[in-house]
Amino acid sequence: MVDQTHLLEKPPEGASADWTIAQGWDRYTPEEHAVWDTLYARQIKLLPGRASKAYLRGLDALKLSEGGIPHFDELSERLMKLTGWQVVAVPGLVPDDVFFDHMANRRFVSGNFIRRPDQLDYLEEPDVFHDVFGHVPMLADPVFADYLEAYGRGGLRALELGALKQLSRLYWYTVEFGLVREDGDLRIYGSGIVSSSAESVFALDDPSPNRIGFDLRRVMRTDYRIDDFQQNYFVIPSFDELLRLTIETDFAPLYDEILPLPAIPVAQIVEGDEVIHHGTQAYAMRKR
Ligand SMILES: C[C@H](O)[C@H](O)[C@H]1CNc2nc(N)[nH]c(=O)c2N1
Ligand SMILES: N[C@@H](Cc1ccccc1)C(=O)O
Ligand SMILES: [Fe+2]
Repeated sequence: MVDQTHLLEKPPEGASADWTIAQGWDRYTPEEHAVWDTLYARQIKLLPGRASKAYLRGLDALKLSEGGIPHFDELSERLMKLTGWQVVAVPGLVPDDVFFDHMANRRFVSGNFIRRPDQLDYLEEPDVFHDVFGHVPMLADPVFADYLEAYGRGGLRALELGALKQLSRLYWYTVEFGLVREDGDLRIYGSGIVSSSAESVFALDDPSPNRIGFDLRRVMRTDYRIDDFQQNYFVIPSFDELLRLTIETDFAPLYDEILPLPAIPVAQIVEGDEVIHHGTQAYAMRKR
């Protein structure tokens, strides 16, 4: 879960031209593996009944439950068989074009470092727990796998069209913080939610945030916050529908239409919204 904050301009010492580095699995300490295990144990208790079936299936198929930080080569081998995706290590945030290019080629970039034991609940840069536990299970789903590849190509195009911000909002409100309707109930699938114990509960159960039916144009106009729980979640009807909608729509005219329009402030309900839950915003407005 990221924004354009800590970006470097060229690959750091020791990284390849495409910004990838060795995972360095042998260098993880027992304490670092234990951080993974702690986070894993916490989430695995919360996710049944909250996470989407596609996510839970992926988690199972990839055998992330074996204990310790996963070895990217083993993970990639399983993933490759399922959907043709791989996981490659990067030193942290990489430039947008690099990020999109890897994605368009079915390579998911992941941080190789893990948060410290005093950062279990929150950190700003995507670590291996966020990237692998949060993102990779969805990549085992054939439909979502296609969506992310298409998103990578769309990202390269958005850069040319000057619409990075608009397309990034789509990523934020689907890949990072998306909800999906399943058998009539809401489920989480966004990586920022499924990798966070507090937000896994908040996103579904708390009266504070808005929960709004997904609308492409609306989402691409909506600001988001990167420093705390979301004030809006957007609900897709299904992954098939998300893929269909994004792949069949030519975004160029859409960008032309929305680029001149003002952004919709975080938490604002607008005309045309399918309001599933009108949030109280009590959490966002609390005194601190
Ligand atoms: C979607 C948007 O381009 C975003 O800021 C990118 C930039 N670089 C990144 N780099 C890494 N490693 N991980 C990410 O999620 C992103 N996100
Ligand atoms: N259809 C989009 C590309 C895209 C597909 C899927 C997700 C995001 C973007 C475009 O024309 O740019
Ligand atoms: Fe992420």
